[in-house]
Amino acid sequence: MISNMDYTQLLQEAVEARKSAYIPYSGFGVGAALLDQDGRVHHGCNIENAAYSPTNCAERTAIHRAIADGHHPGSFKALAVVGDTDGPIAPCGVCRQVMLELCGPDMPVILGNLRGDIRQTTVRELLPFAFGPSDLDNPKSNS
Ligand SMILES: O=c1ccn([C@H]2C[C@H](O)[C@@H](CO)O2)c(=O)[nH]1
Ligand SMILES: [Zn+2]
Repeated sequence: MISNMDYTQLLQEAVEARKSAYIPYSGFGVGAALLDQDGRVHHGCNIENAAYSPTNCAERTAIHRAIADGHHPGSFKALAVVGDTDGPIAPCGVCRQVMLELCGPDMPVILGNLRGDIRQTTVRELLPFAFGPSDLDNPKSNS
């Protein structure tokens, strides 16, 4: 766990990351900041596409970027996400599934907006009754 002060700083990093959003279609920018075990922060923004479905959310950009840079799944300390929403932003279902896979159920997730509203939650709370890696532990049971 990290302190509330650190969470505020991580949200600020997400606000900074949001500035890189490529959003010609929705005009809706999102920023994410992923804290690793060394105290370093990995930025992510949403990156849209004319074909729509290839769009990458800010959360997945940050997580996949950190994994590609050599950080291990399950080693992350917290993820902050920010958008220009009325209340704290709610991550999409795809990102919740990716958070479970690569960050684990207990990682804190800090959700915010540009007005300073904050909600602290966890991956487990965002994706209850989830299908995850442990469900594939016994492949013989299906044959
Ligand atoms: O938590 C969220 C919610 C939405 N988006 C992006 C996807 C798309 O580019 C735009 C509108 O859905 O916002 C994110 O990046 N993260
Ligand atoms: Zn998403």
